[in-house]
Amino acid sequence: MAAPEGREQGPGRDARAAESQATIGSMVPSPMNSNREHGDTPVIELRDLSYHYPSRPLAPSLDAVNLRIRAGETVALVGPSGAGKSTLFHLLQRFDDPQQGELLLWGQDAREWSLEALREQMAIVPQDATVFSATAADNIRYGRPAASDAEVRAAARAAFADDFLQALPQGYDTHLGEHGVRLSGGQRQRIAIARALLKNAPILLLDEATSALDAESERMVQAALDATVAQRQSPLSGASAERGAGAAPIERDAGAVTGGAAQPPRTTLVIAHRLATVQRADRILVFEHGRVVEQGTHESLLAHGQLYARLAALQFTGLSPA
Ligand SMILES: Nc1ncnc2c1ncn2[C@@H]1O[C@H](COP(=O)(O)OP(=O)(O)OP(=O)(O)O)[C@@H](O)[C@H]1O
Repeated sequence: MAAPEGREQGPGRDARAAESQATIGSMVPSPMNSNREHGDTPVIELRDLSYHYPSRPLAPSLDAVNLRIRAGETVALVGPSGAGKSTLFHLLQRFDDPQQGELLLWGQDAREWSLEALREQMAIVPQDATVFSATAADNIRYGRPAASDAEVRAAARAAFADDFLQALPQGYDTHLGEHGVRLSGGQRQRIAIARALLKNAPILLLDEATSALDAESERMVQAALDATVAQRQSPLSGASAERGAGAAPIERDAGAVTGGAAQPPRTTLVIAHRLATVQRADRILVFEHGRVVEQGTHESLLAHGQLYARLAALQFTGLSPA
């Protein structure tokens, strides 16, 4: 089973109990089949969902949230610190289950999915990416163990990691991690992006780094994230025209990265800190105190003149669009 990278490892007690009763993987609807059968079924749906962490029973981190995210949407999550953005990622990966309401994936309650099948549908790029004690190639291949060397290289190129990996003492065979070469934060994040691109899952969860990266790394990570967000569909699915202007590097390599398999449109959720990301998003959800208090595009939310407009003035000042 793919071990997702997150703040906590493993499901909570409720999630484990649910998993033991869960539908077996083969009975779980595949995203492609579900979309075909139920054209407008949201990929992700929250119905009156409330959640508190076990240690804080009186403080809901998500409070009666209703949300529908369609296949192929790119949705930016913004809001003050502690507003509940990461908690949504926590529940999507089923580290725990909500105490009230429902979380549905392709119309099916998340509790009915096997953990393995559910996590197969998601690729995660966390803020603080993990590098395993393994070769650089195997660190990327972790995203899809059956991937060929050429696919690993293509993913690395798309994530702007190829140059620095080639420059390592043994190139892609260089051992990384605890007993190997240590990478910078920006390099680690590009490895995580390459891993996620290689996995090419229908749902992509990105947490943009807030920590300071050196200028070159920052530029590379931003370019890699932009390419990732822009890669909405595999080239084989015939929607290349929908991809954004920043898609060029990934378009060049996407066929090799995906192994040529046709994929459903990718749905991307990104905890956003950059102006370029929110401008590119189809929809921005503004979180405050565990609720979605505003949603819309960058322009519509600025015009609304409420929390988003205040956050934008503070958070995005000085950052220029890609
Ligand atoms: N592991 C945890 N145990 C207990 N409470 C938590 C835990 N993680 C988050 N919280 C609390 O849940 C609330 C929502 O936090 P969350 O991390 O989802 O916010 P966020 O919007 O992602 O903030 P940030 O932008 O700072 O990451 C906060 O009150 C936070 O203190």
